[in-house]
Amino acid sequence: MTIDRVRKTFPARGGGEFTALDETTFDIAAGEFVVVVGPSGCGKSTLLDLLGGLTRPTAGRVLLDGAEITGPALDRGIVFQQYALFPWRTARRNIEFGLEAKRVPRRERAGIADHYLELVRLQGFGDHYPHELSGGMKQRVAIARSLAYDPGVLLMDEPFAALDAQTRDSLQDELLRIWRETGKTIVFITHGIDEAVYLGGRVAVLTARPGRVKEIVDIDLGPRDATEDLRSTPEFAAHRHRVWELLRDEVRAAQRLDVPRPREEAISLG
Ligand SMILES: Nc1ncnc2c1ncn2[C@@H]1O[C@H](COP(=O)(O)OP(=O)(O)OP(=O)(O)O)[C@@H](O)[C@H]1O
Repeated sequence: MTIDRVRKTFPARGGGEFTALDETTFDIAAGEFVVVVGPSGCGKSTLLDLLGGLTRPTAGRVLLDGAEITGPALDRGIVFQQYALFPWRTARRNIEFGLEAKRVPRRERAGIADHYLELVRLQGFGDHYPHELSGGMKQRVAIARSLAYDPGVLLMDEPFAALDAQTRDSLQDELLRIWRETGKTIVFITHGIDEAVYLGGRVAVLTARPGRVKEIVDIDLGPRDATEDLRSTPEFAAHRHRVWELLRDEVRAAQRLDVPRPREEAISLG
């Protein structure tokens, strides 16, 4: 995927326009796991929406395999923070949803749903409705639903933010396993520095609004099975510190943006 000098503005309240992203340029290789972090409001979700084709850039281009993205399509799956499952469909029927859109025959759909229920370790829960599942299980169904129609790219907008710490840790491991097994390209947004370093092959740090890529940090933690507790290694701490440093300056800049400026008349009245 190529994000080429993308600018995105929105109409501002009270007239004029508001720039969410500006001159954002970024290449993502096929099969890569990229994590995007940045201060609140810097345009992370806007960037993901552009990759998903849910919105169009004001200027610049977003390309997938050399072709410009002009709308949503089944070559990209999206997983949001809130499960966005259909409450009236069972887990299995939620997973089959995209396959119905692709007109996959019923028997084939059932086989694919079985495969993905197993991949996210929910065998035996296919006939449960969303309200009968825990938050972590619902998010697994959402991931399975996105994977089932076999998109090359998985776009994830803070998918684990609403979960408790233990469920989040175990879903992070599940996601890494699924990524290794399926070879998908994953673009993952998070507020968590630990989560970013744990998951990402590269971590892109965005600047305060308007967002652009400040720096891309390569994460090299060696073989994952070399240690039980990767998060406690000095390498992990060093990467976490680097991302934290980059982010700290941008969070400060974002906070300055949020402080209302003194009004001109107040200054002149002195
Ligand atoms: N449809 C819209 N209309 C107007 N402004 C918008 C719209 N969507 C986003 N924005 C503004 O663009 C900026 C970037 O929003 P975005 O949601 O992409 O940020 P973010 O980095 O994902 O934030 P957070 O980390 O808090 O989730 C915000 O200031 C937001 O208010």
